[in-house]
Amino acid sequence: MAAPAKARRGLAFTKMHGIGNDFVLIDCRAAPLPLDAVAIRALGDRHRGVGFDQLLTIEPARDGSCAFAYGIWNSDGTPALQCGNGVRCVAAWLHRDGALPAGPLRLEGPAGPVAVERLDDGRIRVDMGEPRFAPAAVPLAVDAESDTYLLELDGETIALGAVSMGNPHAVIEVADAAAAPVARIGPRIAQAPLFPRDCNVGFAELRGRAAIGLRVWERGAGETLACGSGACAAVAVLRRRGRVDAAVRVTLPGGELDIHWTGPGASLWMTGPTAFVFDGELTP
Ligand SMILES: N[C@@H](CCC[C@H](N)C(=O)O)C(=O)O
Repeated sequence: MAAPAKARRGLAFTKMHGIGNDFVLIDCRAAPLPLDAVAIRALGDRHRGVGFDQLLTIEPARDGSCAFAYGIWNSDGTPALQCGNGVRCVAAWLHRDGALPAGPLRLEGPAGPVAVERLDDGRIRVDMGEPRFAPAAVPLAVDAESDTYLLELDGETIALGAVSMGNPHAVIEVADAAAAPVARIGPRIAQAPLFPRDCNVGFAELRGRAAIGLRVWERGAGETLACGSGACAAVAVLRRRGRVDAAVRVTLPGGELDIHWTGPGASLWMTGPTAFVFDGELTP
């Protein structure tokens, strides 16, 4: 005899990841997220909670040109404006739910609309919009825009590029990403007065005109196995300096992303995989 079906009492969620950048996704199309910043932080705890780098919500769109909206919270409970790996997971979740048609679909993110498309090989391609380098857009506390800014940290001068992919990024070129002092200087650069709203900090190793290695210290989450918007930011900064071609493969600790940006005036595209881990239910 089959066991009686358990009554569902809790809040359903799905655990997913995009090349190791992991997420809890919650369907909020029928009811708003019943969790505040304290509860999100507790849920994000890898020992006492479910654990994630970001929590993502799927919501009804307010912008009539978009099919759905999504929200993003870092594991420390702070809201975020963009999440490249996350938006691919939202698209894959919508595909599993039968809500992603063939062809592109517009989603309303906290930083504005993005277009997503599922490719025949299952990867998701995202139009991340045009990288914005203007200091006010990042935001960055400087008087004039440049492709390199100098930051003094304990007598050390750090040269960095800065760009908004919807969220703020600093990008530092390093000789060896594996040996980069991500945990030591990542959080200090992220919180430097130069970045009034903090930033995500990428350490990018140029491996040729079409390949870079990258590690990222994420605002609100620490070092992650991958940061999608960080990969976009690294290519944008290096392309602006003329160091890479339009198509670049970015290798992060958790896997690879393909980024394509022809240059100013054009959208930057990100393509990469997603994975479902498990479905769960949060009981009160
Ligand atoms: N993991 C993300 C970025 C998430 C948000 C970021 N930590 C912020 O606060 O801006 C990605 O894949 O882009």
